[in-house]
Amino acid sequence: MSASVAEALHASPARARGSAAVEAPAVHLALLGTGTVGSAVLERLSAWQSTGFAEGLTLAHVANSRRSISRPGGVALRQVADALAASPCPSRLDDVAGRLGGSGRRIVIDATASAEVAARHADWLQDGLHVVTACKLARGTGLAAWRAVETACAAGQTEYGDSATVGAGLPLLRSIRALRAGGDRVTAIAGVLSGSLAWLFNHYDGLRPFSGFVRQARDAGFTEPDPREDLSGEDVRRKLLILARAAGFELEQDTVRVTSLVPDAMAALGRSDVDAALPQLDVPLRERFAAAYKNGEKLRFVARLEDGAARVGLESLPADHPLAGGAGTDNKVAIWSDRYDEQPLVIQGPGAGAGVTAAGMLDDVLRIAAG
Ligand SMILES: NC(=O)C1=CN([C@@H]2O[C@H](COP(=O)(O)OP(=O)(O)OC[C@H]3O[C@@H](n4cnc5c(N)ncnc54)[C@H](O)[C@@H]3O)[C@@H](O)[C@H]2O)C=CC1
Ligand SMILES: N[C@@H](CC=O)C(=O)O
Repeated sequence: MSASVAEALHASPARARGSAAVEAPAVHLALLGTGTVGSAVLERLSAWQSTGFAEGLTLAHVANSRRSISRPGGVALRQVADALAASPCPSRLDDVAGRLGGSGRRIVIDATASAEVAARHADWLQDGLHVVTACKLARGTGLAAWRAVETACAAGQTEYGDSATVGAGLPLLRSIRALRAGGDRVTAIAGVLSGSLAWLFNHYDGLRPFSGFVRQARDAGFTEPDPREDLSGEDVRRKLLILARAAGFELEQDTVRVTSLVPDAMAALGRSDVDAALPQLDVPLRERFAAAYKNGEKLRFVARLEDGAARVGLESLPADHPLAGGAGTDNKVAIWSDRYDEQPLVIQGPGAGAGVTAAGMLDDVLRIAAG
């Protein structure tokens, strides 16, 4: 495609409707991260070119950890990988706001797993840039960072699109917020919050090595860039904190009791040594599987918030337990509130994967763009 994103995205909807173009409010986007999730964001934006969804959106800046490209009129969507590879411009977080221009709505889309990027969210929000993120590090770690985002949104009159941080965009956060907006207290949450761990325990058969399944989940794009983030329960801790805080429980991260699947020796390794060490998981997981199997039970990695206390870990559940169901990367989350007191509200669906995550992020972009 040789047309710029701006040309394509602005012209197509009007052409499709066969009507004169209507001036759409300008919305400038910066995409940080072009890995598993960021690439899917680009693909979805490309697929929108012949629809009205992207009307008014201009992707003005794209960066990975090394390089960046900026085009005030819009980056050519299908040429991003080549353009980045050829770009002489380094990737600098200090440049992002300037590359988005000074007028219209400006949205930073964070598709990285970078703590350095997450640490910028509050500053951008305070400075009038909206942020849409799949990264849990700003809202799912220290309580001070969570509060900084809240305060910055209020100060900058900006929005934080965090739908994709839990359940890869499943309507979890928005349901909890809707319940509270309707006057309910959320009293408890229990569920499978990790798509990769759901996939692992839906596929692991106790016969083939667990490490092989971990590699498959990683190669399918379900795990974090470092799969120990998932296996240690840290990713689930962050998700539970995000849900709990949205539900009104302002928990500090160390109050969540997390039981890790990662042996100490593997936890201590550098990232490049992790793959070779994955077989360290095989014997302990085979033993856990065999014990559960003997009792007719299934292993599920469960997060619970009950009586204001939070915990995360592997549980052996009766095969007919509601949380033992599901397939693939399904997250399954039960939410109890004043109105869902005896029977919880249950939300289930794919909880990891580039496509659903990118879709959840772009839902937030469209909502913010619409004002
Ligand atoms: N894979 C999944 O199913 C889901 C992932 N997420 C989250 O999405 C985020 C991204 O995950 P992946 O795409 O799997 O990671 P990835 O490792 O495939 O890609 C990360 C990208 O971020 C870039 N990056 C790193 N530091 C940067 C910086 N300072 N400036 C600009 N770019 C930078 C890297 O160059 C790379 O392009 C993570 O926070 C993850 O937790 C959330 C929901 C589901
Ligand atoms: N690694 C995560 C991806 C989404 O947040 C998971 O497995 O759920």
